[in-house]
Amino acid sequence: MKKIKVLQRILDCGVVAVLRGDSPEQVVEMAEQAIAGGVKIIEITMTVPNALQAIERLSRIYNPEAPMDSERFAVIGAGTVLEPHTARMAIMSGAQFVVSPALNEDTIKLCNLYRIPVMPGVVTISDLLKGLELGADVMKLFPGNMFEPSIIKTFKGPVPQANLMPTGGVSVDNLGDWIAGGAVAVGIGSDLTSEALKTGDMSKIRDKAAQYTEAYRRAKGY
Ligand SMILES: O=C(O)C(=O)C[C@H](O)[C@H](O)COP(=O)(O)O
Repeated sequence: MKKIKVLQRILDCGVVAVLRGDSPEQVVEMAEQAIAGGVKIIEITMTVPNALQAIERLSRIYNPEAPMDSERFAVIGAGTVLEPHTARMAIMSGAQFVVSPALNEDTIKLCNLYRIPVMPGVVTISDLLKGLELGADVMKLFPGNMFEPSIIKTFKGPVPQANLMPTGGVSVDNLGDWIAGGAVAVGIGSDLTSEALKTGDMSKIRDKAAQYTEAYRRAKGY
């Protein structure tokens, strides 16, 4: 799928599930629950043992080109990508986008070579400018919980062309503040999955995802 279309779908959906677990089977189940709850942009983190198997499996089940309201629609990507070798393997396994906790120049270049949207982690204006120079379209503001949502406006003062996706500490309660503050999307991790992992009841991810879907709709005024 063309890079511009993948990016458009990520931005249209606006909520990215950052999934961390103990096995590919577990994160596939987490992803299925998140998707059933309406969170259809799925980031499988590379800290999951054999994470690429989960990307392969999910890429066979879901279609990023399906209509956005269809059950088959979801966009599967890779997270916690620290260097270009992992990025390449994730792309070969079917990852439609790559997310990194930091800004690694070679990872961005590799993703650009294959025309895969890449979202490097940024903390400072210098990181942000470097990311833009290297051609990253969306920057992950990480750790988002180091900041208040007003940081987006502060960053966009001198760099209005920046697209920022806060990740880390995002919750159902503060999602609206981030979106109102100018974030183009948000990444959600532990808050989506912690209850399910604690209780073993994976359907709690679907319920939580539905809350995020609703909070995002409200924030956008849909
Ligand atoms: O590995 C990455 O690239 C990350 O995205 C780091 C964190 O797992 C997310 O930032 C989720 O943070 P929480 O929502 O606070 O759990």
